[in-house]
Amino acid sequence: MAVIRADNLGKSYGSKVAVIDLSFQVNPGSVTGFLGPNGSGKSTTMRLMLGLDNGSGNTTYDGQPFQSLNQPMRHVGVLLEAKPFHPTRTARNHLRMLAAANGISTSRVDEVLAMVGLSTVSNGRPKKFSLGMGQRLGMAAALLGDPHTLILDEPANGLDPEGIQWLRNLLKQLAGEGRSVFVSSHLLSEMALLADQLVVIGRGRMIASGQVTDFIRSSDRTSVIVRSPDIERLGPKLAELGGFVEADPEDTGAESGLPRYSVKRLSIEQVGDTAYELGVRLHELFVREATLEEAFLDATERDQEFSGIELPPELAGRQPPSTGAAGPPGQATRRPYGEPEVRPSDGSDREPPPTHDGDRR
Ligand SMILES: Nc1ncnc2c1ncn2[C@@H]1O[C@H](COP(=O)(O)OP(=O)(O)OP(=O)(O)O)[C@@H](O)[C@H]1O
Repeated sequence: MAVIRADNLGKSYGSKVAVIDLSFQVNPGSVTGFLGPNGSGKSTTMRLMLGLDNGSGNTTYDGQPFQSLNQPMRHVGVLLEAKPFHPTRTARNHLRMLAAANGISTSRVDEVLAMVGLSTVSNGRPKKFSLGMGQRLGMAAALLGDPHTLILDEPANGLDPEGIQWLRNLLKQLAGEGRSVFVSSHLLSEMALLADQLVVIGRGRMIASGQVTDFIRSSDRTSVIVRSPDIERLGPKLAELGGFVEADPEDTGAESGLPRYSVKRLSIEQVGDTAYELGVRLHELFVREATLEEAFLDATERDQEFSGIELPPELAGRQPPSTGAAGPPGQATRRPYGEPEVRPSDGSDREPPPTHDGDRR
């Protein structure tokens, strides 16, 4: 099963730089999600990985470039956005032709048609297929050679909810068999269910790579929630340790008279241990994780090439934490106990995004 290694990929279209010095690895046995805002260079990267675009850098599949793979369909299954279906050939004949050209047994054609749920329409012409059926046929072509590696650009495009669930189960199963699956998608909630690893880019550059769980934890929207009758003692100590403590913006106060506080930049273990060391009582302690969508929007907000889309208010224009003087809870709700440790170096009042796996700019 193949490791994909992409090294220093780069591509410009005239003066437009699409991808810059992008390096990452995709490991067998996992689904690696490829995320980035519109126009960030995902499709260009995938084409570079397959030698379909002229650019810099190189990509290897277990040490071999795509061009030197013998019978590449047996090694790497590919689904790109543009699907080269013949206008009059039936779906089955399209796959038979691909199989014949790549030394694959034609008996595999009916297998993959069944895998993608197109057996009953296999004599139909792709030009009459819906977008979702076209995606399924594209998946059938990608799977034809039973490859150990899959590179899929937006495979969920046009699929209905049942189709998306089918695709998720299929990709997880393929990864579970030890294959390397590299997949781009705009459906972040779906990616959260599907991917184990992420590569996140913005304006053609690496923003983050690593485990999905680490990416979410590194988001400033992930916080440790604490409720304590001794918050006046605990809060300043957490701030001293680098935590950013404020009244929990989501606290409705419905459960008890004691307010909840939100602690960012410290782990739940650090908060719990600090409370223990101070002899401070805790009535509640849990982690409220960001969603993948929130973490993604935070990580890429400076890299949106096309910002015409209005984000919902809760995801847009996040205010930086107040730098005002610290005060005890009750007197200055939603004010920090201490200054955030990390300050922007450019003099702006925006916090720098959290680093992740050392890959952040
Ligand atoms: N053939 C081309 N000629 C000129 N510019 C191009 C070409 N293909 C892509 N670009 C530009 O390169 C950048 C990256 O495009 P790319 O399609 O790789 O992004 P993407 O992340 O796949 O976008 P999307 O999510 O919208 O599909 C964009 O600014 C795009 O306009």
